[in-house]
Amino acid sequence: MKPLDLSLHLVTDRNLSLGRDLLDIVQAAVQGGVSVVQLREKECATREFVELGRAVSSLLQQSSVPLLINDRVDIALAIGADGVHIGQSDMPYADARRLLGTDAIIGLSVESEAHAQAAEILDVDYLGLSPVFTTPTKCELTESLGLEGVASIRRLSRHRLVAIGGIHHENISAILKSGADGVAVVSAICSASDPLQATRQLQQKIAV
Ligand SMILES: Cc1ncc(COP(=O)(O)OP(=O)(O)O)c(N)n1
Ligand SMILES: Cc1ncsc1CCOP(=O)(O)O
Ligand SMILES: [Mg+2]
Repeated sequence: MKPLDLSLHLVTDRNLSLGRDLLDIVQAAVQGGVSVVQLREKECATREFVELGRAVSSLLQQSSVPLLINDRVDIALAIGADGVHIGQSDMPYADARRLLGTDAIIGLSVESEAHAQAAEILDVDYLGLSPVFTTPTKCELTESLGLEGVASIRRLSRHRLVAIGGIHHENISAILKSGADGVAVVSAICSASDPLQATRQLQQKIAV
């Protein structure tokens, strides 16, 4: 199996996509070089989520980019997605793994060193460090990890690390230098005036 490229995740949000079709944003992001797409639609009814998931999945068939579903293990199972991203209040990792199987990609959010320490015994595919910087996209999170938090978790964790929260092309290098293996963005792509160029700009910072 090809190793999982965690370098650049598009995390979707139709509400932040300036009225554009989500499929067009995903297409542009894939063309621009994202390595993972996470479908994160917090206000989507189940039926619509299944339909949207199938549409994104079929778009991604022409690429090698895996599709992860945010929160919803049931949707991932229904549409045969590559995996899920779950957080500290979502379905426990062990249950998600049991339902999805050993080949599924499962990412887990950690918001503190204690969360990261607790994840040492889990065979997650990556940890989502959340949030690295404060962001209006998810304003219920109060404390941000900062670059120092990324570095501390790097020192204690055996897992691959994906940073999220307030990430744009100008802070990517510092985040990667602090020990992250990749980054995940919502607004830097979904709200960009040109999502293709924005993705290329992010990918260029990663590739150096
Ligand atoms: C890559 C990545 N990291 C963290 C998160 C946040 O997940 P969670 O804590 O479950 O919060 P919601 O995204 O569900 O609001 C993520 N989605 N992706
Ligand atoms: C889903 C999520 N989890 C932690 S921060 C965040 C939102 C990141 O959005 P943005 O890339 O626009 O700051
Ligand atoms: Mg969640």
